[in-house]
Amino acid sequence: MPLLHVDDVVVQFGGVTAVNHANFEVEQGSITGLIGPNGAGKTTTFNVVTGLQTPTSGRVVFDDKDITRMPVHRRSRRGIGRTFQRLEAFGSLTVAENVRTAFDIHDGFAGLFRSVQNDVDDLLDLVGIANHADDRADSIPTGTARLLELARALACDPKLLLLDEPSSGLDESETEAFGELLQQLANEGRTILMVEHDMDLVMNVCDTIHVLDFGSVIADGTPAQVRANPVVQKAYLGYSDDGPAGDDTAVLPLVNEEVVL
Ligand SMILES: Nc1ncnc2c1ncn2[C@@H]1O[C@H](COP(=O)(O)OP(=O)(O)OP(=O)(O)O)[C@@H](O)[C@H]1O
Repeated sequence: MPLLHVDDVVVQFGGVTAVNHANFEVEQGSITGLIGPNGAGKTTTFNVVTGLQTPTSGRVVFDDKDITRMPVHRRSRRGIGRTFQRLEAFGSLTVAENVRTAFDIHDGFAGLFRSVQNDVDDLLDLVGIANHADDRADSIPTGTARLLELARALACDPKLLLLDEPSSGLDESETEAFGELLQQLANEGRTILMVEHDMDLVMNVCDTIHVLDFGSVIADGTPAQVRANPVVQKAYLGYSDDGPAGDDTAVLPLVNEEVVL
């Protein structure tokens, strides 16, 4: 049984069809990539899953329950967490205070009766930014701020974590460490759905990838299957190069070791 099922979802903005009968599933404990060219509908799909966007039609089923009409805060309580493309931390609070605030909001009334200091410290350690605990959030580098966003999302103990372009602003070694952290989270039982343009990261950490183009899922599969799929190549590059049979390195050509998107 998948943890998430996006079932025939359509989102229209006036004459623009942002999501067009999208169908895909996310397996429990997996790292799943949602990729596609600019404007393919990835962020709109995230908004449908988290409740920021009501679909024109279709359903979202999470943990065996239809959540299509459920408000955002109830989805969060049921275990859906998210980070945003744009950084959302409170700039005038310290890094630790930002995480503490996330715990406080999640815990609500029950939080009045427990200290979250150890949990905050543990989370900052987990994502590797404990040395920035007392820095103001508006003074930290972008890469650190991305990790702070992740820590704030984890403070709500999500079963399903949606990450929107999490590696943006990270350098190569930070991205590599981030990939290892995602694998650690998945090994501990979190399920991760990620929109990401860094194809090295996607190909290295995802178990499954769904490819969106013009709002529709045009391919699903393992990283190797997706790389080898001529339909995906055509969507990204405008042409398909089948290459030698069985040679999955012949597709999604690399320029300066990055896939051309
Ligand atoms: N609120 C809106 N009103 C009108 N059109 C919108 C709105 N939000 C998104 N769109 C359009 O819907 C389409 C899908 O946008 P979306 O942001 O979901 O794509 P994306 O795959 O996340 O793109 P990117 O990779 O550039 O972030 C685009 O054509 C976009 O212009």
